[in-house]
Amino acid sequence: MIDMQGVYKKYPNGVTALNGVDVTIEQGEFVYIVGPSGAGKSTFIKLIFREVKPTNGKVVVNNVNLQKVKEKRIPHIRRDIGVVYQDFKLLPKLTVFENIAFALEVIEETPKNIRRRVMEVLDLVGLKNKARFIPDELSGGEQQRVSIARAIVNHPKLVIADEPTGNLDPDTSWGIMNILEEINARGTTIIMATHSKEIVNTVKKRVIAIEGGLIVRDEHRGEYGYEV
Ligand SMILES: Nc1ncnc2c1ncn2[C@@H]1O[C@H](COP(=O)(O)OP(=O)(O)OP(=O)(O)O)[C@@H](O)[C@H]1O
Repeated sequence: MIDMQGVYKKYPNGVTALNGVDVTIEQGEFVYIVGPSGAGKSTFIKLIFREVKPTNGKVVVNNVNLQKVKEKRIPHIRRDIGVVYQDFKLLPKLTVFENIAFALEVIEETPKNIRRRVMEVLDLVGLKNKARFIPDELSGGEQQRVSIARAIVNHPKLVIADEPTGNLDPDTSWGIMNILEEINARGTTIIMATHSKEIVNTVKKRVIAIEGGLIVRDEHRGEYGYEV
């Protein structure tokens, strides 16, 4: 599903964020990306979504070599990847329903199919009764659930989440983890960057630790491994 070999990323300001990363992630895995601030976690995540381009090395996602892909195909490739951000990134003037439907409208689904699928994902995240609300009328945890619903509405094979619980209190975070685990149990690969020691040490998954732009640890059912 994801294959990175010899990946380097140097930003235009001269900072080297990734310094030779080799990693393979299989379809259906749930992987935490951990490491100190500035280690390169977000850069690693952004490479998968082709938000940044590697300076060097091979990045293959969903059998597509992102080095060789034409710019005009990138929106198409991104449709197979759901993205969840720490700050939700919902469109403030649109309702919950419209925020989620948006991703289906661009691929020209029929209104009937859009309605069915949006209500299906809202049901999965427990927010069917909030379809007509706007983001400001929801709690942080509810907004994150909407953003997860939006991420999966298009049946992506992969969901990448950059600190999805970073803005949420612990109780709300467990709810978000339950939903991500449920999505993973249905076969979707999940890659989640996190600073939450509690989550990583409780909900045991593969742990990839990045420090100074290098993978320094890669463990099946690993621990967070840093003091907080
Ligand atoms: N767009 C950019 N331009 C220049 N430097 C950047 C850019 N994005 C990140 N960096 C630098 O690259 C390094 C890695 O950053 P990255 O955001 O990947 O780390 P991180 O592990 O996600 O950190 P955090 O846990 O604080 O979010 C840092 O030194 C950062 O300052």
